[in-house]
Amino acid sequence: MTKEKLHKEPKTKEKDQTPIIEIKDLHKTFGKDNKVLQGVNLTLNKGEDLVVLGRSGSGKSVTIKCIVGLIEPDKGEIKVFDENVLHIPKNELNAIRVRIGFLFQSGALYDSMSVRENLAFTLTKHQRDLSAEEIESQVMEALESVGLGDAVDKMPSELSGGMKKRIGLARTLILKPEIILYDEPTTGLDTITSREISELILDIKHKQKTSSIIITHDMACAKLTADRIIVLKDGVIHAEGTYEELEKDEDEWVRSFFE
Ligand SMILES: Nc1ncnc2c1ncn2[C@@H]1O[C@H](COP(=O)(O)OP(=O)(O)OP(=O)(O)O)[C@@H](O)[C@H]1O
Repeated sequence: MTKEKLHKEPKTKEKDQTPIIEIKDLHKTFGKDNKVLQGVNLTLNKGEDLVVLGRSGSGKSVTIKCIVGLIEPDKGEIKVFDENVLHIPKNELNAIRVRIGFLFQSGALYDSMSVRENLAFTLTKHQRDLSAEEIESQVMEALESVGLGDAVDKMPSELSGGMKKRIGLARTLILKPEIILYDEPTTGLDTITSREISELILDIKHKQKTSSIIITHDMACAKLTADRIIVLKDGVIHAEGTYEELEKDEDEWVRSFFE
């Protein structure tokens, strides 16, 4: 339902309502007048998968980049794990960042490295004192959690698009994040592979107890993964609700995403 018409908290499939990310009144303008975010308010609750919808260029990626400090907002507040991340020293921000996994739209692997080396590289960048056995066991655990244990010796050029996405996800999971930010995880994949990735996102949430923000244009992905959906328009959250609520929203513009 549209924000103006919200009389009560939207229903969610999850019961836990402890906020893990809280964004208040976020503003970001690029250049002189590209006002992308004009007062975004958003809460991600613990254990929740929150889907963000919005037309191209509506500021979905900018919003999640602000969360991890890749873009600095002009105004507003962002709390992650109850810490105000916009005004804390770099070392404290880094300690929070390692608890957040970010699966980029173009989550490219290093072409010259095998799958094992790609994952080990990420792991050892963050945890320097691991033995070779520990590295191997964590690499395998991450690969097995995306169903690709047997791809460990492959080079990226030998992988399909769907496999690359899974390996990218394994690379995110190897750091055992509590929050995962997915930026268009199924883009460029066929319907069946997209569904497999969406199912994997759901599986990760249940098995690893992660909380996630998922930016997507893929409504099948939204339907499968979303506990709650928010829709960005004109720099603010225009509508919020479950998939079932929003697909029959009174606002035609909101409904148009579901057709
Ligand atoms: N680093 C940047 N410098 C300047 N402008 C930027 C930057 N990042 C994003 N923008 C602008 O902000 C606007 C929103 O971009 P954003 O990537 O958040 O859109 P989006 O909603 O994620 O779109 P899409 O669905 O196409 O990925 C666009 O006009 C974009 O050009």
